Amino acid sequence: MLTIYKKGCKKLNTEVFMEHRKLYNLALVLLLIVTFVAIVLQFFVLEKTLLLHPGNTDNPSVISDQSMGGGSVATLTEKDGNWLMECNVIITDYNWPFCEISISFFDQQQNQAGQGIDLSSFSTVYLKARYLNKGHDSLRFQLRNFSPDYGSVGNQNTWKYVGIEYWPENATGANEIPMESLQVATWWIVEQRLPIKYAVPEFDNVMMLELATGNNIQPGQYFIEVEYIKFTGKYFTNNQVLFFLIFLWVSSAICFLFFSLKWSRKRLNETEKKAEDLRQLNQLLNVKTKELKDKAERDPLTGALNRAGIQKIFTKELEVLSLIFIDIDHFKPINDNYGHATGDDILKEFSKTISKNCRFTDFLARWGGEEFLLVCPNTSLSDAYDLAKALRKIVSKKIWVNNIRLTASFGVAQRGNETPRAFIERADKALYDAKVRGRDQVVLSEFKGS
Ligand SMILES: Nc1nc2c(ncn2[C@@H]2O[C@H](COP(=O)(O)OP(=O)(O)OP(=O)(O)O)[C@@H](O)[C@H]2O)c(=O)[nH]1
Repeated sequence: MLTIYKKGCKKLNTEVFMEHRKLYNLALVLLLIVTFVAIVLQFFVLEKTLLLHPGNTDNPSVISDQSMGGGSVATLTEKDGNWLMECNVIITDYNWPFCEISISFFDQQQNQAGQGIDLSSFSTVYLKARYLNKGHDSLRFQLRNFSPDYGSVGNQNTWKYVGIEYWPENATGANEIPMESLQVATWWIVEQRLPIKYAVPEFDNVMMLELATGNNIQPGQYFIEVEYIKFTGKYFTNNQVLFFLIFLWVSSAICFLFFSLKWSRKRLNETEKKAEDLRQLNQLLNVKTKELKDKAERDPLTGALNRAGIQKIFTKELEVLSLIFIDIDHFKPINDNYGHATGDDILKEFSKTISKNCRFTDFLARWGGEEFLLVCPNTSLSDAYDLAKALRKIVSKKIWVNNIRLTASFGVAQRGNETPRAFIERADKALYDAKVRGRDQVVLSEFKGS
């Protein structure tokens, strides 16, 4: 079916294109907003904290080198809301004297599960701890991570030591320690005879946190005050946010490409369909134009050319052109005796008979009522004369509808140096002469002009 695209009936391609463009622009703005918000949230809002201090941490324990056969003595009390560890370092045969505060993250009753806490999303630990009575001694901060890959739940020596030894702040400030600066203790790797791949710090299952005296602690009495241990970090790592944003942009780009391709294809199909419709419409118009042209140049009853249709033959520059003017004799009585419809039938049949018996290159026109003009290009006067005689014979011998017998009169002329009008009038005059001479005959008209 032919579809004509009109504004209001169907959206134009340009309108659809503008809509899609608006959609793309909106999507782009949304993406930019999401990206901006994600970055702001990541860097300024979504901070998480794990604070350990006497107010919220139950029963930290205190250990000394006595557990290893040493002689140091450690006690832990709470004072002014802080933990206070008193450590009496005594040198014995054990070479690494120490005291430490230990905070467990696993359930002491159900330790079989080996379930600690995940500190891997924290990036920094703040330690507010100091020696009260000595100026320059170091502290060891270490986390004990457990994994069945390298340890066993029941043996704490197999829990990975990840820590750092540092010089604590003397005054009120806290030490800020990036988690990435914590290292796996080399002695532990060596002692456990583990492959080097386990020398990577891990914080995904921390069973225990320890704050201990430094490695080179000298004999004597020490007071270590711990106000808090604070872990800070993001809910999401920067990499996670980065991956999220990359995923968002890449998937949006893929969607954009996919829909662009789809819409382009759709537009192409629509354009092709439109072109096809226009082509069909054009064809129809051509047929219609031809039809109208035909109608304008043809006699509707007989199908022969009419006066307008035959005119153009005279404008052609033909060297030899002859004309046979034909008029059915006594046609009026046929109408009167047999009716107008029979008269029409005879006119149709007459036209057909003449056409059938002349050359393909000749043109038959109905000049008026029962008058016909046969224009014969490239035909000499004598040939036209012969043709007219032959036609006269055919007409007179033929039995027409209702067994009617007919005769016709013929006026023949060849174009001389004259206007078409004068040429036709000359042939008409010859026809008139044929009528006057008694009808059913052919009369020639010689050109007498210069
Ligand atoms: N049936 C029919 N008759 C037509 C048509 N056009 C003209 N006529 C008739 O043709 C007849 C022509 O008559 P006339 O001009 O007197 O000529 P005629 O009777 O043929 O006599 P001659 O030509 O002198 O031999 C008239 O009766 C017209 O009504 C037509 O389209 N159909």
